[in-house]
Amino acid sequence: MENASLYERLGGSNGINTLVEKIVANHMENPTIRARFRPYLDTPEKLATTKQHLCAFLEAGSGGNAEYRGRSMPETHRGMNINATEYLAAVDDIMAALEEEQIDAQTQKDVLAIAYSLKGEILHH
Ligand code: HEM
Repeated sequence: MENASLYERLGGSNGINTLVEKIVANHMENPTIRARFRPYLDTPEKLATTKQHLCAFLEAGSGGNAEYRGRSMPETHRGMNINATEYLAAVDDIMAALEEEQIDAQTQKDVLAIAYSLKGEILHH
């Protein structure tokens, strides 16, 4: 696995789909951020589109072929004024999903580094 792309190490398209389902399910239960996400349960089509965008974002960003058609990170999170505690809570949900899917430790670190690198694009917009 040492030379495998991050996309491959995340289990390709199927693996990433599973991860996104788990990450979103974790957000819905996470007391720090669930109020931001639960309203989308009332609009399942919108939620499905957001999940598709999340999958494509992860695929495109990890070396897969998907084309991301969602908005930029600052544009998506504009007006939410997300704080550092909420950001950490979201990253915790991502790491918990990786752990649950038994993604190896190096790959977990790689994802954490990418998530951290996006912080400035997501916080306080
Ligand atoms: C590593 C951190 C994060 C990444 C990579 C990320 C990525 C994304 C992506 C790709 C979308 C879909 C955009 C679209 O459909 O155009 C999205 C939507 C969203 N994100 Fe984030 N996000 C992160 C952190 C957060 C945090 C910390 C919160 C709030 C606590 C948050 C709240 C939301 C909400 C509410 C939406 C749906 C927006 C809407 O379409 O109405 N995100 N995010």
